[in-house]
Amino acid sequence: MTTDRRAEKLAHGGLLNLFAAQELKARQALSDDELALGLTEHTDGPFCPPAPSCPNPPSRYRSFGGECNNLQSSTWGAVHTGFERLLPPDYSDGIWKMRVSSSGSPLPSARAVSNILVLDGSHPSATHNLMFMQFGQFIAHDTSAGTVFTVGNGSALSCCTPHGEEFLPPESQHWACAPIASGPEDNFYGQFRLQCLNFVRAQLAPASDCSVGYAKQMNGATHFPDLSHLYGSSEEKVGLLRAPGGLLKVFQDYGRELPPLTEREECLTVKEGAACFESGDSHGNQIISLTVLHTLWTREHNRIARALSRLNPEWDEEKIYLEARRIAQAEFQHILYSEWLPLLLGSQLVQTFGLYPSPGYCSSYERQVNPSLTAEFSTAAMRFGHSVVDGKLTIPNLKSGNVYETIFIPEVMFQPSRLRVRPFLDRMIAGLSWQPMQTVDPFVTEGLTRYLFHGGNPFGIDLAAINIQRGRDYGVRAYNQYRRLIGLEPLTSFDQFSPNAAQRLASVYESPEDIDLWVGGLLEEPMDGAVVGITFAHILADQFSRIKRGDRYFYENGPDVNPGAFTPGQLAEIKKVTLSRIICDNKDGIELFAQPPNAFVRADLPGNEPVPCDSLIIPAIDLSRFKEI
Ligand code: HEM
Ligand SMILES: [Ca+2]
Repeated sequence: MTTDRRAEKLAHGGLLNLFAAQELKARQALSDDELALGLTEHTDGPFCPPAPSCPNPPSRYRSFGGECNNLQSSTWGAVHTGFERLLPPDYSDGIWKMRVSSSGSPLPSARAVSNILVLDGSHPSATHNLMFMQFGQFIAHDTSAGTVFTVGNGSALSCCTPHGEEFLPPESQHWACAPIASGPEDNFYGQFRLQCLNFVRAQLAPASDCSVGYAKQMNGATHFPDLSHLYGSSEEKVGLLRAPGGLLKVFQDYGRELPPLTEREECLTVKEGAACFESGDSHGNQIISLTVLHTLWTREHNRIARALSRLNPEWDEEKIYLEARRIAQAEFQHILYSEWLPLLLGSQLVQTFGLYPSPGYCSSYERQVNPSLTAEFSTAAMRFGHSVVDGKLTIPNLKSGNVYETIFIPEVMFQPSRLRVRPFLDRMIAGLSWQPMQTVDPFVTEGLTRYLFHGGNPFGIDLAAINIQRGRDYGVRAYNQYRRLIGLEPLTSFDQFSPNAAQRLASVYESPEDIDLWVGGLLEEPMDGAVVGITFAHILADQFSRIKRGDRYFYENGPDVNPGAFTPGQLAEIKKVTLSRIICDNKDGIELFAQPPNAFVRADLPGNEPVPCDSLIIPAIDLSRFKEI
């Protein structure tokens, strides 16, 4: 949900332009081809988003909202702009109506697909740990945040009767409703007589050139990996999270620094002593292991800021804040490209797509590359992550070596209060490095598919069904179309999948041409050395390539393109940083003193055993390089 007034205005504009497209199509002034290919003469939509005013000369720092990155197209990658796409959308009316099957009949309900194809089951990864999963969600929240329509006062829309027994009658349903049907035979929801799962469509963004065309969904995050979910992407949010001295606000919990407490009623626990934290994106409490990363990065900003103010006593707090932010953003990008992506995609693809860091400055910037996220990345490929979540978090007691507690994940969604328990953060970090993540396959924990955000209720929502419906909401094409796009043969028979999957697929879909992208992607075998199958791998590699090539402020870019370029010496320091270093420098150090060299690989794997935090195997960044001379 958006609460931002500027976003509301833009979303309203996006809708006006959509109505205009519908009207033009009805008058046959816009053909289906023009719509699909975006080749319209109608650049005169009723709403034109105001162009940002960019500073001249360009700022040394990224803007908070991501605008003014590209000098020619100043809104590329900015918050509240639309998702782009790899292929033209599949809307049944060419404009916004949701996809139908290849024969023209309705697609199977997203819940029916989830119920039959997405099962619970434990398949631990032999190599990757849960920190890899958790960092993935952290990247996702930095770059992607769909926002759904709300009613005027910002409250959520309901598309079902109060207990979900049935759909609201069409005349009382909001036009942004697309509730998901669940049949009486449903394995889980059937027993609760739940036949309607609420689903609200995503808000739209107006095109920056004011053109009228098919619906483009709005991204509520800056598309760049720039820690916008930590710092905020508007002046107001940034201001709310800042503290004097160039620091980020913290909640001092008896000497331990946690993210600041929020006034928003976001968390489920209201007991005395309960905590609920603020973050740049207001989603930091979604699961406690995510809040752990917000905590570490908040502390990292403050650690850098304090060092900078010691080194450069003449700097004012504005300068300290912006420089600390610039360094933390660079560290984050470096970890993403040097450590996380090779483990996601395998070295071959990372090489092919030019994603590895260079020895010095890189020369990958291309001003004609639009960095914006694609609908396919956000609704399907990057949601591979939902398959790697484990339903349980194992928290060790590092003193005794025993398991301290095992938590069913819905118990720590929007309930981050355990972070106030003194040794919890240290224990959780260790747990995330020891516990394997799950493999990418059609198995998703029921903590996400049955009990998501259940609060005190006997059932929650189904994230798998939501992913499928969200793909249709965004007009993402069927799986086969993306196979064609990357040069593979389309699948012509369900039998080309494993026998078990084939039978399940055939029981829900009419044709292999109808399979939803998220489902098809999860059914693929992982590529060699990668976590995901070939189709997701290409969608992901394409995206991470474009948010590198299309980012003028990319940390490795030299002064020829980047107004905020680091010196070669500073860049070399940044490239020493690993996630293990960030953990070592920002843990509580109450029970945790050692860290595996690779924070994303299981700590029980030979060669990745934890080493003391002061070991040279986990190099430290020398911030004295950032003393102004
Ligand atoms: C840890 C537990 C997680 C929970 C409870 C969770 C929950 C959710 C929810 C509720 C949504 C919004 C669904 C919608 O309305 O469309 C979502 C979206 C998403 N999730 Fe997760 N997720 C988790 C982990 C992950 C991981 C590990 C990744 C990636 C590695 C990931 C990637 C994404 C992406 C890319 C989106 C789309 C974001 C957007 O544009 O709105 N999630 N998740
Ligand atoms: Ca961002």
